[in-house]
Amino acid sequence: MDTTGIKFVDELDLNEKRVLIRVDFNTPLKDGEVADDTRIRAALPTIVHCLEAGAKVILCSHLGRPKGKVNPKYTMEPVAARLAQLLDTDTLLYDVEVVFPEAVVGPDVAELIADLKPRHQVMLLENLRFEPGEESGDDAFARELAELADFYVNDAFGAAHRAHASVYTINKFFDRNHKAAGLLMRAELQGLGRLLQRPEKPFVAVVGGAKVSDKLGVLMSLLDKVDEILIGGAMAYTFLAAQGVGVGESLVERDFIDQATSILNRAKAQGVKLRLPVDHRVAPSFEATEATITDDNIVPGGTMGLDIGPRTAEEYGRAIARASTIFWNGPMGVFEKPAFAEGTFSVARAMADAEGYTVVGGGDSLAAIEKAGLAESIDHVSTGGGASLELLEGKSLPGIDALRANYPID
Ligand SMILES: Nc1ncnc2c1ncn2[C@@H]1O[C@H](COP(=O)(O)OP(=O)(O)OP(=O)(O)O)[C@@H](O)[C@H]1O
Ligand SMILES: O=C(O)[C@H](O)COP(=O)(O)O
Repeated sequence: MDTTGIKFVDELDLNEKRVLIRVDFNTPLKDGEVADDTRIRAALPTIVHCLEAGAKVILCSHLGRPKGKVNPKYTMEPVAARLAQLLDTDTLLYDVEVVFPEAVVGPDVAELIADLKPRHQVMLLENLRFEPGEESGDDAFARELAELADFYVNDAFGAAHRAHASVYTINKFFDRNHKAAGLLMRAELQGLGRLLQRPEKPFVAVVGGAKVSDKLGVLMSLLDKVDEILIGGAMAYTFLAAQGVGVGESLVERDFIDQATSILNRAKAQGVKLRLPVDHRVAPSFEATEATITDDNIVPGGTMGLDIGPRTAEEYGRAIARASTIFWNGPMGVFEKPAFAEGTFSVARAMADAEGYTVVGGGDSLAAIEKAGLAESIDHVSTGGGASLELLEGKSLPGIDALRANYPID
């Protein structure tokens, strides 16, 4: 990934300065608490760096999709609580308080920032998406945010594909010496960059998840880069249907069968091996608690394919073990339910055991890796879902481009 014209946070002199850090704290919540704190932990190096540099740290993020309206369901309060715990347990800092102003911008926020104690306090603003100007990339809202700080740091890799006010427009209000990418952003660009710049061959991509339609772009661009694509999850059934294989009641995106056919044809023409499940775990419905394993790639009528079968898992595991570079996005089945989780966990184990360079991207595959306790064995675990896919598709990301010196922001 080209980082020409981009400064990184460790090149800035932040002592006693106000620094606004855009983070991606869009984390799943359960019963009013953060259910997975991966994204918060991933932002700690930048936060700690800025605190140690003597800055007044102001963090901002979106959470969910509240669509420009205040909605208590999406308050950042539980995130502030989890952040306070993590600053205490996962860093060498002590006594760092998290200040939560219950507002995004405004005079009260500015006043609290004036009193913020460098090194001992961090502020986390309320959900940016409570403001209609955030998603529309509004100039006036971006200016209000910018006025809260002397420096702007973007560490929100997961949101870098959005041209929103806090990610994109805000860059207008800081010159090249007052804006920078954070340390997570740097790790993501390096980690994913290795897949784009001359990856070691064989390069295998494992793609699963719910929708072919969401991943058509990335599948097409992967065809130009990889030697093998292993397909699992619900999207496998659209491909099998395209080949005329019986898929029973499995989820199939009928409108995308033609596109699936052209991916199959292109793979063949380009000499890319595209593997589809050779057996499945099936059940009459999502509610089922037990799976039946099929003899072959046919899903019997009256049942749905809800996970790859053991022979497929073994075949995919062997392909992963042979590869020098492996990228994985999307679960192999309905892994949230124990009866249909084995395919995803076996891919997770194969990734962890692989000798090649391994990268996992996407919320659900990451959750599976975390659940299996294998994250430490993966070379790069990306915090970006859509952002990592768009980067791999070769698209430029507005949140990264806008950090470049003299980049024209409309
Ligand atoms: N065979 C299947 N039938 C129905 N649903 C499935 C099947 N296999 C996987 N899924 C569902 O797909 C969902 C994940 O799909 P998605 O495309 O969102 O994955 P992802 O790219 O890892 O996630 P994210 O978009 O959060 O980054 C999971 O909730 C899983 O239960
Ligand atoms: O979870 C993500 O992929 C990012 O936080 C972006 O969220 P969004 O898809 O709601 O813009």
